[in-house]
Amino acid sequence: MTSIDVQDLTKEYGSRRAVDHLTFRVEPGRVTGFLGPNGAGKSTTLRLLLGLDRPTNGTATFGGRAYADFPEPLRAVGALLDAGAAHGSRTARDHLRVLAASNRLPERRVDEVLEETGLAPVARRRVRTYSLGMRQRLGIAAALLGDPPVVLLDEPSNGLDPEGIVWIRGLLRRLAAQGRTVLVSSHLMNETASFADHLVVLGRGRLLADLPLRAFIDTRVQPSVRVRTSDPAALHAALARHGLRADDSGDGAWTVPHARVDEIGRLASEAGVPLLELAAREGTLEEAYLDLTATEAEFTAQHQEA
Ligand SMILES: Nc1ncnc2c1ncn2[C@@H]1O[C@H](COP(=O)(O)OP(=O)(O)OP(=O)(O)O)[C@@H](O)[C@H]1O
Repeated sequence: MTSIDVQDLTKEYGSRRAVDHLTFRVEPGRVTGFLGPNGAGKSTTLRLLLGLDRPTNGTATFGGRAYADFPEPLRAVGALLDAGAAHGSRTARDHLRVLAASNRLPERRVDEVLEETGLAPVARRRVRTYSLGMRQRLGIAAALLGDPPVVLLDEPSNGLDPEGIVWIRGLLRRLAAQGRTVLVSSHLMNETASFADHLVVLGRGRLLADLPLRAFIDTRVQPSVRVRTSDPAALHAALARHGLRADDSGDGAWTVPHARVDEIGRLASEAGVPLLELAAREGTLEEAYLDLTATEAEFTAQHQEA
């Protein structure tokens, strides 16, 4: 199993530090979401991993080896960075055949990845006639060609229609279940929450978080419970006896912060409070992410003022 190891990675463009002493490891067998605001350094990190840029300091390796040291890199690492990378005048099939030949991959892999990405029926069309979503699928097909243990995808849902988005979600889950190391950058929080097990979050080139998706959400967003009752006074009294409160949701319901649904259900039942609605409100990745980036912005502002 091949992990991705980023060690003290730094990249400066003139006086601008795009990646700043970054250290993290991406483990096999799970999908890791790679998040961060615009300009946080995600693409730069991916480029450094793929040897498309040279680090100012530090290393970025796959199972301890740099990308440039793999004689047939497509067999080791599959990557989608730029969906526009294929020659427009070639057919998708020819594009993949050239890639396969240069990595000594059997031609049957071309047909397999065309099937896997749903491009088989259009494989003999020139790439210039492809929509953005089709190009994206072709980039993913190229990434999977060498059956690599590591897959890096930069914004893979870009341009995909709803069916494509469901497909990519399933694909990422399958790749991880097969034991591969899967790193996926995205700006779409709902999307990331639907496929990621783990998160690595960057801010201004630095590591802000490296933890499981659920833990990331739970540490930043408190769960709450939505309750509707025909007897608010009884609900308030029962909650108060347990040190809880209910805030008016504004639509006839109440929100109990810092609470779990089973706790409120039991408590209402014991107190004989009639319930018309009871629902858990778990935090979302978007809320947790915005909380983290807001904290980060506040911290930066304070430091700049100091
Ligand atoms: N070739 C380059 N020359 C100069 N500066 C660069 C270069 N590439 C990136 N940068 C700068 O490095 C910083 C990080 O950029 P990067 O593209 O890695 O961020 P990102 O997290 O991928 O952002 P986005 O979410 O917008 O894609 C930015 O400030 C960017 O302007």
